[in-house]
Amino acid sequence: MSGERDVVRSTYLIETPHALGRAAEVMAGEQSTGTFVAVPGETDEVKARSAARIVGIEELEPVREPSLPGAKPPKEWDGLYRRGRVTLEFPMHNFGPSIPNLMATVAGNLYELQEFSGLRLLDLELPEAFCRRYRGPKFGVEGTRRLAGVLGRPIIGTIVKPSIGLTVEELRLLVRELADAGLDFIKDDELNASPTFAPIEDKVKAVMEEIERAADRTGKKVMYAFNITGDIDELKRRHDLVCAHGGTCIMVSIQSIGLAGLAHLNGYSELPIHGHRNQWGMMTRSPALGMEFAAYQKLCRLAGADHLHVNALDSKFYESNESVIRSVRALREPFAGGAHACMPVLSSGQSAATAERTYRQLGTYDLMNIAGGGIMAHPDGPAAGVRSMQQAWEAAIAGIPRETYAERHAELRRALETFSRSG
Ligand SMILES: O=C(COP(=O)(O)O)[C@H](O)[C@H](O)COP(=O)(O)O
Ligand SMILES: [Mg+2]
Repeated sequence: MSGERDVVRSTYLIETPHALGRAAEVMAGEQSTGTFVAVPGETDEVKARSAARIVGIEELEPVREPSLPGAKPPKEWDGLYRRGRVTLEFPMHNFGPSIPNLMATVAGNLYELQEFSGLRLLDLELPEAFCRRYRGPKFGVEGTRRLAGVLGRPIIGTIVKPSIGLTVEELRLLVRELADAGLDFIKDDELNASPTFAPIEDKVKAVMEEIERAADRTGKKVMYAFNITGDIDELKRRHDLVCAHGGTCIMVSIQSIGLAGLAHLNGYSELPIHGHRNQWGMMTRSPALGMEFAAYQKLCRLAGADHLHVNALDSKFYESNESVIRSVRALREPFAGGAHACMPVLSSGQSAATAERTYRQLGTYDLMNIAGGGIMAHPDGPAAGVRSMQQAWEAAIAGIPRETYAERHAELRRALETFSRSG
Protein backbone atom coordinates (compact mmCIF):
# COMPACT_ATOMS: atom_id res chain seq x y z
CA MET A 1 0.00 0.00 0.00
CA SER A 2 1.14 3.50 -0.68
CA GLY A 3 -0.28 6.64 0.80
CA GLU A 4 0.10 9.98 2.52
CA ARG A 5 1.74 8.40 5.47
CA ASP A 6 3.71 5.37 4.45
CA VAL A 7 5.16 3.36 7.30
CA VAL A 8 7.91 0.80 7.75
CA ARG A 9 7.36 -2.03 10.21
CA SER A 10 10.31 -3.82 11.75
CA THR A 11 10.01 -6.85 13.99
CA TYR A 12 12.68 -7.79 16.53
CA LEU A 13 13.51 -10.53 18.92
CA ILE A 14 14.60 -8.79 22.11
CA GLU A 15 16.09 -9.90 25.40
CA THR A 16 16.18 -7.48 28.31
CA PRO A 17 16.36 -7.33 32.11
CA HIS A 18 13.67 -4.62 31.94
CA ALA A 19 9.93 -4.99 31.43
CA LEU A 20 9.27 -5.69 27.75
CA GLY A 21 7.06 -2.63 27.37
CA ARG A 22 9.73 -0.38 28.87
CA ALA A 23 12.42 -1.86 26.60
CA ALA A 24 10.23 -1.42 23.52
CA GLU A 25 9.68 2.24 24.47
CA VAL A 26 13.44 2.75 24.66
CA MET A 27 13.91 1.25 21.19
CA ALA A 28 11.12 3.30 19.65
CA GLY A 29 12.28 6.49 21.36
CA GLU A 30 15.98 6.17 20.62
CA GLN A 31 15.39 5.33 16.95
CA SER A 32 13.00 8.23 16.38
CA THR A 33 12.28 11.43 18.34
CA GLY A 34 13.51 10.48 21.83
CA THR A 35 16.83 10.26 23.60
CA PHE A 36 18.00 9.30 27.11
CA VAL A 37 16.31 12.38 28.57
CA ALA A 38 13.28 14.43 27.59
CA VAL A 39 14.35 17.36 25.42
CA PRO A 40 12.22 20.48 25.07
CA GLY A 41 12.01 20.19 21.30
CA GLU A 42 10.24 16.83 21.44
CA THR A 43 6.83 18.46 21.31
CA ASP A 44 3.56 16.72 20.69
CA GLU A 45 3.70 17.97 17.10
CA VAL A 46 7.17 16.54 16.59
CA LYS A 47 6.11 13.24 18.10
CA ALA A 48 2.97 13.13 15.98
CA ARG A 49 5.13 13.71 12.92
CA SER A 50 8.05 11.42 13.57
CA ALA A 51 7.82 9.19 16.64
CA ALA A 52 8.02 5.44 16.15
CA ARG A 53 5.05 3.48 17.49
CA ILE A 54 5.06 0.13 19.24
CA VAL A 55 2.50 -1.97 17.38
CA GLY A 56 3.12 -5.38 18.87
CA ILE A 57 4.72 -7.06 21.87
CA GLU A 58 4.60 -10.81 22.21
CA GLU A 59 6.15 -12.27 25.34
CA LEU A 60 8.40 -15.34 25.08
CA GLU A 61 10.07 -17.52 27.72
CA PRO A 62 12.59 -15.56 29.82
CA VAL A 63 16.18 -16.73 30.40
CA ARG A 64 18.51 -16.49 33.41
CA GLU A 65 21.76 -15.81 31.53
CA PRO A 66 22.23 -12.84 29.22
CA SER A 67 23.01 -13.69 25.59
CA LEU A 68 25.18 -10.60 25.12
CA PRO A 69 27.44 -8.75 27.58
CA GLY A 70 26.84 -5.25 28.90
CA ALA A 71 23.12 -5.11 29.69
CA LYS A 72 22.38 -2.98 32.77
CA PRO A 73 19.47 -4.26 34.88
CA PRO A 74 17.10 -1.90 36.72
CA LYS A 75 17.60 -1.32 40.49
CA GLU A 76 14.67 -3.55 41.37
CA TRP A 77 15.23 -6.73 39.43
CA ASP A 78 14.13 -10.36 39.69
CA GLY A 79 17.22 -11.70 37.89
CA LEU A 80 15.35 -12.65 34.70
CA TYR A 81 16.12 -11.57 31.16
CA ARG A 82 12.78 -11.22 29.46
CA ARG A 83 12.42 -12.19 25.85
CA GLY A 84 9.84 -11.12 23.38
CA ARG A 85 8.96 -10.22 19.84
CA VAL A 86 8.45 -6.51 19.35
CA THR A 87 7.13 -4.75 16.26
CA LEU A 88 7.81 -1.06 15.71
CA GLU A 89 6.28 1.21 13.11
CA PHE A 90 8.23 4.14 11.68
CA PRO A 91 6.79 6.92 9.52
CA MET A 92 8.65 6.57 6.26
CA HIS A 93 9.00 10.33 5.87
CA ASN A 94 11.66 10.18 8.64
CA PHE A 95 14.09 8.70 6.13
CA GLY A 96 12.28 8.47 2.79
CA PRO A 97 12.54 5.37 0.61
CA SER A 98 16.29 5.26 1.20
CA ILE A 99 18.00 1.96 2.09
CA PRO A 100 21.06 3.53 3.79
CA ASN A 101 18.89 5.70 6.02
CA LEU A 102 16.37 2.94 6.62
CA MET A 103 19.28 0.88 7.97
CA ALA A 104 20.35 3.61 10.39
CA THR A 105 16.79 3.59 11.73
CA VAL A 106 15.81 -0.07 11.90
CA ALA A 107 19.28 -1.58 12.40
CA GLY A 108 21.35 1.24 13.84
CA ASN A 109 22.32 2.30 17.36
CA LEU A 110 19.63 0.22 18.99
CA TYR A 111 22.00 -2.77 19.02
CA GLU A 112 24.17 -0.85 21.49
CA LEU A 113 21.51 0.17 23.99
CA GLN A 114 22.36 -0.94 27.54
CA GLU A 115 18.75 -2.00 28.17
CA PHE A 116 19.29 -5.07 25.97
CA SER A 117 21.11 -8.35 26.37
CA GLY A 118 19.89 -9.46 22.95
CA LEU A 119 18.38 -7.79 19.91
CA ARG A 120 17.81 -9.20 16.45
CA LEU A 121 15.92 -7.82 13.47
CA LEU A 122 13.58 -10.58 12.30
CA ASP A 123 11.75 -9.00 9.39
CA LEU A 124 10.86 -5.79 7.64
CA GLU A 125 7.65 -4.64 5.98
CA LEU A 126 8.40 -1.98 3.41
CA PRO A 127 5.99 0.26 1.49
CA GLU A 128 5.79 0.34 -2.30
CA ALA A 129 7.75 3.55 -2.38
CA PHE A 130 10.93 1.47 -1.94
CA CYS A 131 10.00 -0.48 -5.01
CA ARG A 132 9.59 2.70 -7.03
CA ARG A 133 12.91 4.11 -5.86
CA TYR A 134 14.94 0.88 -6.25
CA ARG A 135 14.39 -1.03 -9.45
CA GLY A 136 15.58 -4.42 -8.14
CA PRO A 137 17.12 -7.18 -10.27
CA LYS A 138 17.09 -6.59 -14.01
CA PHE A 139 17.66 -10.25 -14.94
CA GLY A 140 16.60 -12.46 -12.04
CA VAL A 141 15.79 -16.10 -12.73
CA GLU A 142 14.40 -15.70 -16.26
CA GLY A 143 17.07 -13.35 -17.53
CA THR A 144 19.85 -15.46 -16.09
CA ARG A 145 18.44 -18.64 -17.61
CA ARG A 146 18.15 -16.89 -20.98
CA LEU A 147 21.76 -15.68 -20.93
CA ALA A 148 23.13 -18.99 -19.65
CA GLY A 149 20.93 -21.01 -22.03
CA VAL A 150 19.75 -23.36 -19.28
CA LEU A 151 16.12 -24.50 -18.91
CA GLY A 152 14.46 -27.37 -17.08
CA ARG A 153 17.20 -27.89 -14.51
CA PRO A 154 19.38 -25.87 -12.17
CA ILE A 155 22.28 -23.82 -13.42
CA ILE A 156 25.29 -25.95 -12.50
CA GLY A 157 28.48 -24.12 -11.72
CA THR A 158 31.79 -23.99 -10.03
CA ILE A 159 33.99 -21.60 -8.10
CA VAL A 160 37.54 -21.43 -9.37
CA LYS A 161 39.64 -23.32 -6.83
CA PRO A 162 42.19 -22.74 -5.46
CA SER A 163 40.24 -19.60 -4.65
CA ILE A 164 43.36 -17.53 -4.97
CA GLY A 165 46.83 -18.22 -6.32
CA LEU A 166 46.33 -19.35 -9.93
CA THR A 167 48.16 -17.38 -12.61
CA VAL A 168 46.18 -16.12 -15.56
CA GLU A 169 47.54 -18.93 -17.73
CA GLU A 170 46.61 -21.56 -15.14
CA LEU A 171 43.14 -20.06 -14.95
CA ARG A 172 42.87 -20.12 -18.76
CA LEU A 173 43.56 -23.86 -18.89
CA LEU A 174 41.05 -24.58 -16.14
CA VAL A 175 38.34 -22.53 -17.84
CA ARG A 176 39.06 -24.34 -21.12
CA GLU A 177 38.58 -27.72 -19.46
CA LEU A 178 35.41 -26.68 -17.65
CA ALA A 179 33.87 -25.05 -20.72
CA ASP A 180 34.65 -28.09 -22.87
CA ALA A 181 32.98 -30.29 -20.26
CA GLY A 182 29.73 -28.36 -20.75
CA LEU A 183 29.55 -26.49 -17.45
CA ASP A 184 26.94 -23.70 -17.30
CA PHE A 185 28.52 -21.24 -14.92
CA ILE A 186 31.92 -20.41 -13.43
CA LYS A 187 32.68 -17.80 -10.83
CA ASP A 188 35.62 -16.20 -9.13
CA ASP A 189 35.86 -16.83 -5.44
CA GLU A 190 35.16 -13.88 -3.15
CA LEU A 191 38.88 -13.95 -2.27
CA ASN A 192 39.79 -13.29 -5.87
CA ALA A 193 38.93 -9.98 -7.53
CA SER A 194 42.07 -8.42 -8.96
CA PRO A 195 45.21 -9.88 -7.37
CA THR A 196 48.33 -8.06 -8.49
CA PHE A 197 49.75 -11.26 -10.00
CA ALA A 198 46.54 -11.82 -12.02
CA PRO A 199 44.93 -8.42 -12.58
CA ILE A 200 41.29 -8.41 -13.59
CA GLU A 201 42.12 -6.91 -16.99
CA ASP A 202 44.26 -9.95 -17.86
CA LYS A 203 41.86 -12.41 -16.27
CA VAL A 204 38.84 -11.13 -18.17
CA LYS A 205 40.71 -11.19 -21.47
CA ALA A 206 42.03 -14.75 -21.04
CA VAL A 207 38.79 -16.17 -19.62
CA MET A 208 36.61 -14.64 -22.31
CA GLU A 209 38.93 -15.86 -25.07
CA GLU A 210 38.49 -19.39 -23.76
CA ILE A 211 34.75 -19.02 -23.31
CA GLU A 212 34.25 -17.65 -26.83
CA ARG A 213 36.45 -20.39 -28.30
CA ALA A 214 34.48 -23.06 -26.48
CA ALA A 215 31.22 -21.42 -27.61
CA ASP A 216 32.40 -21.61 -31.22
CA ARG A 217 33.03 -25.34 -30.75
CA THR A 218 30.02 -26.29 -28.66
CA GLY A 219 27.46 -23.56 -29.28
CA LYS A 220 27.23 -22.94 -25.55
CA LYS A 221 28.54 -19.77 -23.92
CA VAL A 222 29.51 -20.37 -20.32
CA MET A 223 28.40 -17.65 -17.92
CA TYR A 224 31.38 -16.43 -15.90
CA ALA A 225 30.77 -14.20 -12.85
CA PHE A 226 33.82 -11.97 -12.66
CA ASN A 227 34.38 -10.66 -9.16
CA ILE A 228 34.48 -6.90 -9.75
CA THR A 229 34.39 -5.97 -6.05
CA GLY A 230 36.33 -2.79 -5.41
CA ASP A 231 35.97 0.89 -4.67
CA ILE A 232 33.04 2.67 -6.27
CA ASP A 233 35.00 4.00 -9.27
CA GLU A 234 36.55 0.56 -9.84
CA LEU A 235 33.13 -1.06 -10.04
CA LYS A 236 32.22 0.94 -13.12
CA ARG A 237 35.58 0.39 -14.83
CA ARG A 238 35.45 -3.33 -14.14
CA HIS A 239 31.83 -3.65 -15.21
CA ASP A 240 32.65 -1.91 -18.50
CA LEU A 241 35.68 -4.16 -18.95
CA VAL A 242 33.57 -7.31 -18.62
CA CYS A 243 30.97 -5.92 -21.04
CA ALA A 244 33.64 -4.96 -23.55
CA HIS A 245 34.91 -8.54 -23.62
CA GLY A 246 31.45 -10.05 -24.06
CA GLY A 247 31.12 -11.32 -20.48
CA THR A 248 27.64 -12.15 -19.21
CA CYS A 249 27.84 -11.77 -15.42
CA ILE A 250 29.52 -9.74 -12.69
CA MET A 251 29.89 -10.59 -9.03
CA VAL A 252 30.24 -8.41 -5.95
CA SER A 253 30.76 -8.99 -2.26
CA ILE A 254 27.65 -7.15 -1.09
CA GLN A 255 28.87 -6.26 2.40
CA SER A 256 32.14 -4.91 0.98
CA ILE A 257 30.52 -2.45 -1.41
CA GLY A 258 27.47 -1.83 0.76
CA LEU A 259 23.84 -1.80 -0.26
CA ALA A 260 24.19 1.73 -1.62
CA GLY A 261 27.13 0.55 -3.72
CA LEU A 262 25.04 -2.33 -5.03
CA ALA A 263 22.14 -0.03 -5.89
CA HIS A 264 24.52 2.34 -7.68
CA LEU A 265 26.02 -0.52 -9.67
CA ASN A 266 22.53 -1.73 -10.55
CA GLY A 267 21.76 1.71 -11.93
CA TYR A 268 24.09 1.25 -14.89
CA SER A 269 24.81 -2.49 -14.97
CA GLU A 270 24.07 -4.26 -18.23
CA LEU A 271 24.72 -7.72 -16.74
CA PRO A 272 23.24 -9.94 -14.04
CA ILE A 273 24.73 -9.14 -10.65
CA HIS A 274 25.86 -12.17 -8.66
CA GLY A 275 25.56 -11.19 -5.00
CA HIS A 276 28.01 -12.89 -2.64
CA ARG A 277 27.06 -12.51 1.01
CA ASN A 278 30.45 -13.17 2.67
CA GLN A 279 30.65 -11.36 6.04
CA TRP A 280 26.97 -12.16 6.54
CA GLY A 281 27.94 -14.66 9.25
CA MET A 282 28.96 -11.89 11.59
CA MET A 283 25.57 -10.27 11.13
CA THR A 284 23.54 -13.39 11.78
CA ARG A 285 25.37 -16.23 13.52
CA SER A 286 24.54 -15.20 17.07
CA PRO A 287 20.82 -15.87 17.50
CA ALA A 288 20.58 -12.87 19.84
CA LEU A 289 22.18 -10.31 17.52
CA GLY A 290 22.17 -8.99 13.97
CA MET A 291 19.37 -9.92 11.65
CA GLU A 292 17.52 -12.73 9.95
CA PHE A 293 17.95 -13.48 6.26
CA ALA A 294 14.22 -12.69 5.86
CA ALA A 295 15.04 -9.01 6.37
CA TYR A 296 18.47 -8.91 4.75
CA GLN A 297 17.45 -10.53 1.47
CA LYS A 298 14.76 -7.91 0.85
CA LEU A 299 17.39 -5.19 0.96
CA CYS A 300 19.74 -7.09 -1.36
CA ARG A 301 16.93 -7.73 -3.83
CA LEU A 302 15.75 -4.12 -3.83
CA ALA A 303 19.32 -2.96 -4.36
CA GLY A 304 19.62 -5.19 -7.42
CA ALA A 305 21.08 -8.63 -6.64
CA ASP A 306 20.05 -10.97 -9.47
CA HIS A 307 21.63 -13.94 -7.68
CA LEU A 308 22.06 -14.25 -3.93
CA HIS A 309 24.03 -16.75 -1.89
CA VAL A 310 22.09 -18.79 0.66
CA ASN A 311 24.76 -21.35 1.68
CA ALA A 312 23.50 -24.82 0.77
CA LEU A 313 22.07 -28.05 2.11
CA ASP A 314 24.59 -30.33 3.79
CA SER A 315 27.19 -27.59 3.45
CA LYS A 316 30.49 -26.98 5.21
CA PHE A 317 29.01 -24.06 7.17
CA TYR A 318 27.16 -24.03 10.51
CA GLU A 319 23.74 -23.18 9.10
CA SER A 320 21.02 -25.85 9.34
CA ASN A 321 19.32 -27.25 6.26
CA GLU A 322 15.99 -25.93 7.58
CA SER A 323 17.36 -22.41 7.63
CA VAL A 324 18.73 -22.74 4.07
CA ILE A 325 15.35 -24.01 2.87
CA ARG A 326 13.66 -21.00 4.49
CA SER A 327 16.11 -18.70 2.72
CA VAL A 328 15.46 -20.24 -0.70
CA ARG A 329 11.71 -19.85 -0.14
CA ALA A 330 12.11 -16.27 1.08
CA LEU A 331 13.75 -15.32 -2.21
CA ARG A 332 10.59 -16.36 -4.05
CA GLU A 333 8.23 -14.23 -1.97
CA PRO A 334 7.20 -10.90 -3.54
CA PHE A 335 7.27 -7.88 -1.21
CA ALA A 336 6.70 -4.12 -1.25
CA GLY A 337 4.39 -4.60 -4.24
CA GLY A 338 7.17 -6.04 -6.43
CA ALA A 339 8.56 -9.42 -7.43
CA HIS A 340 12.32 -8.66 -7.32
CA ALA A 341 12.92 -12.15 -8.73
CA CYS A 342 16.28 -13.30 -7.51
CA MET A 343 18.04 -16.59 -8.09
CA PRO A 344 19.15 -18.54 -5.01
CA VAL A 345 22.79 -19.63 -5.16
CA LEU A 346 23.48 -22.84 -3.27
CA SER A 347 27.19 -23.00 -2.63
CA SER A 348 29.47 -24.34 0.09
CA GLY A 349 30.67 -27.91 0.33
CA GLN A 350 28.56 -28.98 -2.66
CA SER A 351 29.16 -31.99 -4.90
CA ALA A 352 27.27 -34.68 -6.80
CA ALA A 353 26.49 -36.16 -3.39
CA THR A 354 24.37 -33.17 -2.32
CA ALA A 355 22.05 -32.83 -5.36
CA GLU A 356 19.46 -35.50 -4.58
CA ARG A 357 18.61 -34.25 -1.12
CA THR A 358 18.72 -30.65 -2.27
CA TYR A 359 16.09 -31.29 -4.93
CA ARG A 360 13.97 -33.51 -2.69
CA GLN A 361 13.89 -30.96 0.11
CA LEU A 362 13.48 -27.83 -2.00
CA GLY A 363 11.14 -29.19 -4.67
CA THR A 364 12.53 -26.73 -7.20
CA TYR A 365 15.45 -26.46 -9.55
CA ASP A 366 15.15 -22.72 -10.01
CA LEU A 367 18.54 -22.24 -8.46
CA MET A 368 22.27 -22.25 -9.06
CA ASN A 369 24.13 -25.17 -7.54
CA ILE A 370 27.79 -24.42 -7.36
CA ALA A 371 30.56 -26.77 -6.35
CA GLY A 372 34.19 -25.76 -5.98
CA GLY A 373 36.00 -28.61 -4.24
CA GLY A 374 33.19 -30.95 -5.34
CA ILE A 375 34.19 -30.44 -8.99
CA MET A 376 37.91 -29.65 -8.78
CA ALA A 377 38.68 -32.55 -6.44
CA HIS A 378 36.83 -35.23 -8.39
CA PRO A 379 39.28 -38.13 -8.49
CA ASP A 380 39.20 -38.13 -12.31
CA GLY A 381 39.62 -34.38 -12.68
CA PRO A 382 37.42 -31.29 -13.03
CA ALA A 383 35.74 -32.37 -16.29
CA ALA A 384 34.60 -35.58 -14.60
CA GLY A 385 33.50 -33.42 -11.66
CA VAL A 386 31.29 -31.39 -14.00
CA ARG A 387 29.76 -34.53 -15.48
CA SER A 388 29.14 -35.97 -12.02
CA MET A 389 27.15 -32.87 -11.03
CA GLN A 390 25.15 -33.02 -14.27
CA GLN A 391 24.41 -36.71 -13.73
CA ALA A 392 23.45 -36.16 -10.10
CA TRP A 393 20.89 -33.55 -11.10
CA GLU A 394 19.59 -35.65 -14.03
CA ALA A 395 18.94 -38.48 -11.58
CA ALA A 396 17.41 -36.21 -8.96
CA ILE A 397 14.99 -34.57 -11.39
CA ALA A 398 14.03 -37.91 -12.97
CA GLY A 399 13.42 -39.35 -9.48
CA ILE A 400 16.01 -42.09 -10.01
CA PRO A 401 17.97 -43.00 -6.84
CA ARG A 402 21.48 -41.72 -7.28
CA GLU A 403 23.04 -45.12 -6.54
CA THR A 404 20.96 -46.67 -9.34
CA TYR A 405 21.97 -43.94 -11.79
CA ALA A 406 25.58 -44.30 -10.69
CA GLU A 407 25.64 -47.93 -11.85
CA ARG A 408 25.74 -46.66 -15.46
CA HIS A 409 27.45 -43.31 -14.87
CA ALA A 410 31.05 -43.69 -13.81
CA GLU A 411 31.66 -40.01 -12.96
CA LEU A 412 28.70 -39.98 -10.59
CA ARG A 413 29.78 -43.26 -9.03
CA ARG A 414 33.29 -41.99 -8.37
CA ALA A 415 31.95 -38.71 -6.97
CA LEU A 416 29.61 -40.51 -4.59
CA GLU A 417 32.49 -42.70 -3.40
CA THR A 418 34.59 -39.58 -2.82
CA PHE A 419 32.16 -37.01 -1.44
CA SER A 420 29.34 -38.86 0.34
CA ARG A 421 29.30 -37.93 3.98
CA SER A 422 27.38 -39.66 6.69
CA GLY A 423 24.14 -38.06 7.84
O1 LIG B 1 32.50 -18.83 -0.39
C1 LIG B 1 31.90 -19.86 -0.43
C2 LIG B 1 30.53 -19.90 -0.90
O2 LIG B 1 30.46 -19.01 -1.95
P1 LIG B 1 31.23 -19.29 -3.29
O3 LIG B 1 31.04 -20.72 -3.52
O4 LIG B 1 30.52 -18.51 -4.32
O5 LIG B 1 32.63 -18.86 -3.19
C3 LIG B 1 32.57 -21.11 -0.13
O6 LIG B 1 33.59 -20.90 0.78
C4 LIG B 1 33.29 -21.69 -1.24
O7 LIG B 1 33.89 -20.81 -2.12
C5 LIG B 1 32.58 -22.80 -1.89
O8 LIG B 1 33.58 -23.68 -2.29
P2 LIG B 1 33.44 -25.20 -2.05
O9 LIG B 1 32.42 -25.66 -3.04
O10 LIG B 1 34.81 -25.75 -2.34
O11 LIG B 1 32.99 -25.43 -0.64
MG1 LIG C 1 34.05 -18.72 -1.77
